[in-house]
Amino acid sequence: MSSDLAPHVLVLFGATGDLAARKLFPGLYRLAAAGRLPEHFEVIGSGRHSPGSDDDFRQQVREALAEFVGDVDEAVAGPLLERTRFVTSSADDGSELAAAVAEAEDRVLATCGCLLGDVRRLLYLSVPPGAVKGMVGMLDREDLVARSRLVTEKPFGTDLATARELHDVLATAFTEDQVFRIDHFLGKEAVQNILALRFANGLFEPAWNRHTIESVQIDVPEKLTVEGRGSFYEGTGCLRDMVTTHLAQLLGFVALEDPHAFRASAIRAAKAATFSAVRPIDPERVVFGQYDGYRDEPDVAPDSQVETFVAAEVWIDNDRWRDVPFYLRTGKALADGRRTITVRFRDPRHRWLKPEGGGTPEPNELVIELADQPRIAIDVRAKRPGPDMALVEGVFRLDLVGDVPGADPLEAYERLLLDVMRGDRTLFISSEEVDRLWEIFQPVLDRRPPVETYAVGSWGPAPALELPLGGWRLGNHPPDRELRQTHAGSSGPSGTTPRTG
Ligand SMILES: NC(=O)C1=CN([C@@H]2O[C@H](COP(=O)(O)OP(=O)(O)OC[C@H]3O[C@@H](n4cnc5c(N)ncnc54)[C@H](OP(=O)(O)O)[C@@H]3O)[C@@H](O)[C@H]2O)C=CC1
Ligand SMILES: O=C1O[C@H](COP(=O)(O)O)[C@@H](O)[C@H](O)[C@H]1O
Repeated sequence: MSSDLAPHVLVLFGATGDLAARKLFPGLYRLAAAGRLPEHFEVIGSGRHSPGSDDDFRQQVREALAEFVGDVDEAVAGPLLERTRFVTSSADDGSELAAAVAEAEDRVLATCGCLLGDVRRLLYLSVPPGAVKGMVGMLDREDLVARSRLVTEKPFGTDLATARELHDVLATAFTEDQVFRIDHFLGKEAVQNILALRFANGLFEPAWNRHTIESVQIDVPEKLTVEGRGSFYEGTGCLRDMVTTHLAQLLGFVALEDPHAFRASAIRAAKAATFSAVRPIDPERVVFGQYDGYRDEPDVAPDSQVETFVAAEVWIDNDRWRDVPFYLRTGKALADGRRTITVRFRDPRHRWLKPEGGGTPEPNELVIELADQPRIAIDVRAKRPGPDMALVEGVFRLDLVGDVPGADPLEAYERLLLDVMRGDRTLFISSEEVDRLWEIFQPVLDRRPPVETYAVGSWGPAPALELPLGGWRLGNHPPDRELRQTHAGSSGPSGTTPRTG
């Protein structure tokens, strides 16, 4: 375990839930395996219903680790679980929890040689949004706010009014700098790499504007269906689940003005400036879809009008991006599972160079794959070696893990949990951003587009396919098929590869 972090008591509310099993305990395990947890810490899982004894809870966590981490090292899991306990709590009664936190702090104090004032509390609210208000009240009543950092999960309200209510609720007990609003997309290595790519490369930054870029696509299709989360989806829908959160944050990073530093105040200010220039979305330029069969999912109304797919056109009214459309697309039960940003460049106008088969050359595209194995690809035109002056299209590729010496990628929740313990809010969302994003999407909430059915395994409803200037890259582009094959494991050395297929 690492010693440069303050001693911690971590309390995970919703510890028997889906997020805890899939991401939070695996995140803690990975941090433990990498020696990145504090030297002195205790973990308390909490919820209204007890899974049984501490050992029963540990067994439940062990099973989650086996499922979501895979090859679990007992030398890591054993000591982590030894320091993990379960205690019930609810909005109405937190007395048992308060006693458990005090006992955990005593155990930490017995070994750390530090003072109580040095022991931090990390309170993670992995509970349904409706539970947050009551839980904050309970934490305040039980005196658990001091020395705490509070992590809250999306969705941050369901519109501007409810987001402000949520903000007021949090502010009744916590100062703003204690609150860490998490969007796990910002914890993805590849998303942070957007900033490195842009601001550390003289090749890109001067070209990152409307003079050079024709359009940008932020495309996050998912193959999975709502997978048993019907009740959550009925209350949330794709716009709130994915677009106002993850895709909007990706937009913020792609379109960001130079923040001049990688620290919370700078990144937040730059993102706020960008979001303030985003034009409220025109509902006429939004397509909602629902996959065929969604209404048969458990806990879904037989006449549900909830969208499982969204495609939207977004404009940013500032000097850099005026007249450059940004297209956002995401949905469940689509043809592929990807997180792809495509920056399409304007044509250089040197039309005397022609592709082999004649016609117009394909546009240059910078393709950023935000996968767990992130990649960057750039479509370029080159001369086909041979007797004629004919263009051929090639791809420059960079595998951001395989090709980078010393790569040590962190999974998104692993990274963000670490940042909370470090007290670093750079990759967390401010309440101003949340407000502005709801303002931007309010016209779509007020005038919801009709929901169009689409087939499972397709790329969404027909009107969405026609939304972007020049069409979507995913699902259409031959090099994209090639990139997908490489993703499947046949990775070769990086460099330019002639386009096939
Ligand atoms: N699952 C995912 O992939 C993602 C989830 N999220 C967010 O994370 C949060 C948790 O989601 P998820 O784990 O999927 O949800 P689950 O429904 O699986 O789990 C919720 C947990 O919260 C507890 N809980 C439920 N109601 C209350 C309540 N009124 N008061 C206190 N505790 C309560 C439950 O335990 P008990 O009944 O014992 O109290 C349960 O363990 C949500 O805000 C969700 O939007 C965000 C990103 C992805
Ligand atoms: O927050 C959410 O994100 C997941 C997609 O996240 P990823 O890291 O697996 O790409 C999405 O499936 C889920 O509906 C949403 O709540």
